[in-house]
Amino acid sequence: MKNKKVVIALGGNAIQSGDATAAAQQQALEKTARQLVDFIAQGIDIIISHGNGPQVGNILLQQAAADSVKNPAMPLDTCGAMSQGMIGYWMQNAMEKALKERGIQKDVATVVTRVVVDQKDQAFSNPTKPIGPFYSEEEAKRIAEETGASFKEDAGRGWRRVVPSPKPVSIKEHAVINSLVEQGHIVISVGGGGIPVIETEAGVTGVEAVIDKDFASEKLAELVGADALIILTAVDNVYIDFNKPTQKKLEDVTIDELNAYIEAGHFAAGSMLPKVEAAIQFAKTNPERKTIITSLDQAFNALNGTAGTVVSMHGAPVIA
Ligand SMILES: Nc1ncnc2c1ncn2[C@@H]1O[C@H](COP(=O)(O)OP(=O)(O)O)[C@@H](O)[C@H]1O
Ligand SMILES: NC(=O)OP(=O)(O)O
Repeated sequence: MKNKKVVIALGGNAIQSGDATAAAQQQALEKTARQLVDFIAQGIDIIISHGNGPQVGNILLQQAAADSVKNPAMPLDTCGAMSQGMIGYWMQNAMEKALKERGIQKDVATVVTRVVVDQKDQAFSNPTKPIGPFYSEEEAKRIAEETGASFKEDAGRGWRRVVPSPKPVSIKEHAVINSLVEQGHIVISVGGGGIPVIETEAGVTGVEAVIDKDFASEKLAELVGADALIILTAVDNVYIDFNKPTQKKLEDVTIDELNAYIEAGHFAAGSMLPKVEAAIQFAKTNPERKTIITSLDQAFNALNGTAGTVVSMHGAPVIA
């Protein structure tokens, strides 16, 4: 029987929890990799995707700090490519180590992934995607005045630079990614939502934006015909009345139920809302498919149906 195929989207806490040094991020990824190996040990083929908000923002700042004629600053799309290479490299090392610890032989590779966006996407005139470090309101307003960059308050955590975040239209490398995974390799791709590009008669051109990694991971899951999309974040479940005394976790939820909760305003824009929207989009494509939203710790239990929030068309199908 053919192996099940899942796309696993890693949230910010899988890579960085406060400390932005290379050593700390690599350590976080080693822990993440050990948990992902559980899927492989069960005979599941995985494609790993990840966010890049903190990292791409920091790379952009490093560019600005080094700006000179001899060492010119690179644009945001190129910074996105750098973040894919950096995190992919760390993840390859981490996965190889974790596989070795379990006595599993598999090759791991990162695919630099370009994601086509629509030049006319409204997002280009309304920057919403937070990147880089947090600032006080005062600092943010001062930097905005000095540089012309946009800043917004990010979910009660402080102020961050925001950039346009267009929706993914297609993924240029999806066939290559699928071919690698079908041959049994572990693939890391659409890192940071993919490098945003537009296609014209003249060829491919990068654009100044950062795509949401949950939407890009969903698009990839559709294009490679994945059985499940697993979105890993800092919480075990999606909740209604989140952080209120009446908070209730969602377990097995249908698309219609989740749409009603969206209408009722249960999910924060910029954090949980894109995840539930991506979850619905994937589950909508086929009644056999499901999206799981949960934490790294519960990821494997969620696939086996004992944890997490499982979104499906009519009720959770069995995958593992
Ligand atoms: N209704 C909700 N249910 C669960 N978590 C929610 C909800 N609304 C907002 N959140 C917050 O959204 C966070 C996930 O978004 P975010 O941190 O942006 O994702 P990522 O893990 O991809 O970096 C959760 O850790 C939680 O704090
Ligand atoms: N590109 C992206 O969605 O990154 P984060 O998940 O880190 O915000």
